[in-house]
Amino acid sequence: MILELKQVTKTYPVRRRKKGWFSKQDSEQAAVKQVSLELQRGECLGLVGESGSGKSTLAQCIMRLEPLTSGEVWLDRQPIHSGKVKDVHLYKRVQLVAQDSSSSLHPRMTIRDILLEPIRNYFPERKAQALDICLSLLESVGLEADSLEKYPSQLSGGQKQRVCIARALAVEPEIILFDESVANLDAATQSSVLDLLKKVQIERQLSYLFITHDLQSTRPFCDRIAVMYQGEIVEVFKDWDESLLQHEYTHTLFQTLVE
Ligand SMILES: Nc1ncnc2c1ncn2[C@@H]1O[C@H](COP(=O)(O)OP(=O)(O)OP(=O)(O)O)[C@@H](O)[C@H]1O
Repeated sequence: MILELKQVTKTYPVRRRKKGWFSKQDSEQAAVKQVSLELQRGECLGLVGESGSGKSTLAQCIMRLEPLTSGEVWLDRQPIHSGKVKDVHLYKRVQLVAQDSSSSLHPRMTIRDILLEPIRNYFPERKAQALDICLSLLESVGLEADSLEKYPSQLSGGQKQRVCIARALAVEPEIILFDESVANLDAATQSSVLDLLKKVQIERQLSYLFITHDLQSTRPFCDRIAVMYQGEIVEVFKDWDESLLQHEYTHTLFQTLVE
């Protein structure tokens, strides 16, 4: 196993207004409750749940963008929740592509510079081949070579999202967390990007956590599915046989499948 979540809980304070004044924190809301989950090396694990079920919070906790309230996150038998592993080492091994990742593209950097940055940082010895690597990354996410000289503002939302996927691949991480990363792409592009991600995953033995509200999109792509409901993992399954499933919410999700 490459990534293990042990009893991960994340709560947020809830502040209530009291007669014109904001009171001090008087309660807490658990976005993620006691989640235990394992990601195997080379596996694509789908994490499916309705909006607000805690999927993004879980990804943020893995990336240490949010501190855990309790629980542990282990990467390859090393605890990463405690901060002993430096960010730069964590990000070399685990990358997150979020739905709004494109807002993280620097507006004054060309796509070439955006893709060169991780190559320079993590693989300085590849300086001579860096441009070729950028071109092959662009090709792999279905973008034209002339995108290299463009700025993010000159690309569509879907094209920017593909640049974010290429930037994550440039790091050559072991794990990529995709948080609704392809949700904004049109159906044809979505399917070609997923095909590419599958190919890269198999070639490089990558592990993916594929977060989505859309069970259908996980079917051809994921090896196992974890179902999240109101902050908890309520079911993990591999076989698409509804009769084997236990939780009512999973059955509701199955109603959305198109044969
Ligand atoms: N920074 C925050 N402060 C307070 N509450 C938060 C914060 N971030 C998330 N939450 C709450 O935690 C719960 C889970 O949110 P989260 O974004 O993880 O859900 P999600 O399953 O990813 O939803 P979506 O699919 O809509 O992105 C929600 O009730 C949300 O309002």
